[in-house]
Amino acid sequence: MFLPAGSQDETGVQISNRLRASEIFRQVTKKRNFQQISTPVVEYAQTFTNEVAGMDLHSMLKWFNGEGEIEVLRPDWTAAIARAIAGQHPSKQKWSYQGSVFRFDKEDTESRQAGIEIVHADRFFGEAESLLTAVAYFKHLNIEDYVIELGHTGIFDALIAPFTFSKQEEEELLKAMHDKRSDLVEEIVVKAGNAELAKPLMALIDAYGTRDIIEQYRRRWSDRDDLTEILTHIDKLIDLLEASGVTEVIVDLGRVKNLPYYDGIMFRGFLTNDGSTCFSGGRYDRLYKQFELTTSAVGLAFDVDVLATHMAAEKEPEKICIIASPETHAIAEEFRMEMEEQVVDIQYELKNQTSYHTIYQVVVENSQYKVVEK
Ligand SMILES: N[C@@H](Cc1c[nH]c[nH+]1)C(=O)O
Repeated sequence: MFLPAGSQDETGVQISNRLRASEIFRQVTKKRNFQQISTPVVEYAQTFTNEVAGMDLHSMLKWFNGEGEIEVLRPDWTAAIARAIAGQHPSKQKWSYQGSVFRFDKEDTESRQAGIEIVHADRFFGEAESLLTAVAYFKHLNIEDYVIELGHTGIFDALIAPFTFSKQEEEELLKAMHDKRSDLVEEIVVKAGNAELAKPLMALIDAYGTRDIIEQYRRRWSDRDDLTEILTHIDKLIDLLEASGVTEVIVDLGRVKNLPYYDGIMFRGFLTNDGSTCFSGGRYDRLYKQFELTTSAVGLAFDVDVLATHMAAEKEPEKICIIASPETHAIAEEFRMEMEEQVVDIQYELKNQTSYHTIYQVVVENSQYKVVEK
């Protein structure tokens, strides 16, 4: 039997690492006073595709229900949580969650996320707490080789604001910026009759690196208060991260949103050894407008599958086997219960001696059962 493309079984170290990553996430977020939330895996498509959330129905796993409504497997936690907590008292600000999201536009259809959302809180506070929670989580996972990247939706938006693009052109432009395709960016803006935008946008594609890039662009944009304000904002977050011991922070001024609801700062975490993205997030105040709420909302989600592949495997515990029989199984079980640290297997017949460190057997001595080393 085969599996559909994008689905896969999981075994061994990958599962135990993933479960460990989940448990550590639970502990780290509990300690930081996040409240856990879970939403159903089946939702109306509308929660994700409405005008504000803006996600693409094509990439979702979907079907019609009996009433002719489209239902989907949760493609995103952030929009689902916004739906779930929109009616909650504003004093409830910090939420954490864990579970799968399903999308066709990724290599794996199912990916397991562990994330946080901070709503109704001071804006800088929400961003700072999101990032510092990520830092604390890395620390508890013993992952040291990571880079945090900061970007902002406002830069691209401000640069293209004076120009006219059709919805489709804008989408193409976003994609070309996202893929850092200078050639396409030039082609799209020229074709749309906005050739003067080509140079600044193409420069923006290369505007990434260490925080020096901020100083460079502060000079370049000295006459633009809106853009300078964004640079100062990013600078403040880098100060916070550096003061908290994070040395690898990069800025990508040309980054565009990877989810339609982002509106403000965007974060990403990369693992240095292979460059894989292990968390992603940002500000999305807009998402609450659909519930007539003007508020602050920011968060991020880790890809637990990616973390699990990069975590060091747990130390193998001592493995023991007790040879028993139907008559002595209960005696073996009693012995097993006393072994707290070890992995204890019981077998009636020893099949693979080499997979155990020590082998015990149940014997009769003076008409009493006893467990002795074999
Ligand atoms: N839902 C986003 C992550 C996120 C959480 N909060 C804000 N953004 C994602 O799947 O990439």
